[in-house]
Amino acid sequence: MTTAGIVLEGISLSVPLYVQPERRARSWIAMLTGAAFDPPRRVQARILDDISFQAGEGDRVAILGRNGAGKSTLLRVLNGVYPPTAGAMRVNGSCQALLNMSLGFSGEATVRENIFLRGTAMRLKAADMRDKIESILEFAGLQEKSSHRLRTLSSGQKMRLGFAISTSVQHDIILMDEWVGSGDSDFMAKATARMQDRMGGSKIVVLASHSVGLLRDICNKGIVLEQGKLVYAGDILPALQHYHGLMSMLRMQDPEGQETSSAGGQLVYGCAEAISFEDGLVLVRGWITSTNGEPPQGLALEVGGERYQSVGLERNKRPDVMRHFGLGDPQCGFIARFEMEGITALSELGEKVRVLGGMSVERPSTPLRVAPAVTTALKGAH
Ligand SMILES: Nc1ncnc2c1ncn2[C@@H]1O[C@H](COP(=O)(O)OP(=O)(O)OP(=O)(O)O)[C@@H](O)[C@H]1O
Repeated sequence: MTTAGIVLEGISLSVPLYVQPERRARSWIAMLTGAAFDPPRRVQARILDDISFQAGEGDRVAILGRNGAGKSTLLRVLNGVYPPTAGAMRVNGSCQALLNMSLGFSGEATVRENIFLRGTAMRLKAADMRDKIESILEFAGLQEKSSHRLRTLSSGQKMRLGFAISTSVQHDIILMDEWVGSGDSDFMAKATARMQDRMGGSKIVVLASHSVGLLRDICNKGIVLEQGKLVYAGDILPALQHYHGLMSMLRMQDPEGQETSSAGGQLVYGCAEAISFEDGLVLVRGWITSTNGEPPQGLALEVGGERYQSVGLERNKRPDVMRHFGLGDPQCGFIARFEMEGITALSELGEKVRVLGGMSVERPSTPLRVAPAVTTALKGAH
């Protein structure tokens, strides 16, 4: 039996880029001449620079960094999609990458044929794939569609098929990029259970995500990337602190970027821990903070696609959360009240409830994690 392990020593990756020199034409003729005789210049861009780290059996490694820091690229290097242009890399053990759910699919082939195609891309034997076909179709809920062409499937159905094939086999190492499911709630519940099972059964997990809470819950190690360079590698708590520090430094340098990023929903995180119905209002309790430690002001509840802004946001001290995440915001706890016309009991909310947070009151857009207690309360209410 192989001992799973990952060793990266001074890995760099340079890629050719074609950059179009800026055109400053004063007339249409000059612009056309420029387009014809001013071709793009080829330059080398170093998108990963001298990365070293190790992971052994039992390690769950978080890759942290802002947009464009190089997280997905590093996962692709680990998966062998991009051979590094410098440095040495050893990956021992079978590797499953959940990076691109539609990898190896052909729109013209049938669903059944695509299962074989994807299996080949995953280096699985045809005989092994044949045994798995029925269970894959069943997991994806596509038995009826097995002989339909893939291009006739909806994007959600394709995602389900890709997920069902990718996770049909247990591997030693799982490489995962930000996994945002787009299936319906029944499929998401099944998919989450399978992911937990696969992650539990694999020897090493490497996970890139902006969801700090998720990384804190799953990972024991963390690496922080900035502009393709490794700025920290070690235990998860110091790695998260490093990431918070880096983000707040970057935001101080670029206060305008702060608004854009928070509007983009990357910098707010937290958890909705409990939900109840009291005195005609829906109450959500939990905690919320931002990567620079400033208290987010916006909270909303999304029920069946409708958004409700909070009508009262009370803050409270959460030393337990501060200790757990190494946060500097003592008032990160909250109780948010929502007035929802026509709702007289929790049972009328349904199960598709999201809690959204944001820096400004007007546009909360980042989904908070929803604790199992909330899901159970909503389910139990039916
Ligand atoms: N094949 C490529 N050719 C040129 N540049 C690339 C290529 N792949 C990635 N890049 C660049 O490398 C940088 C890192 O990209 P990457 O997708 O790894 O970032 P990331 O940290 O995963 O970002 P995000 O959080 O937004 O997903 C970006 O600036 C991107 O434009």
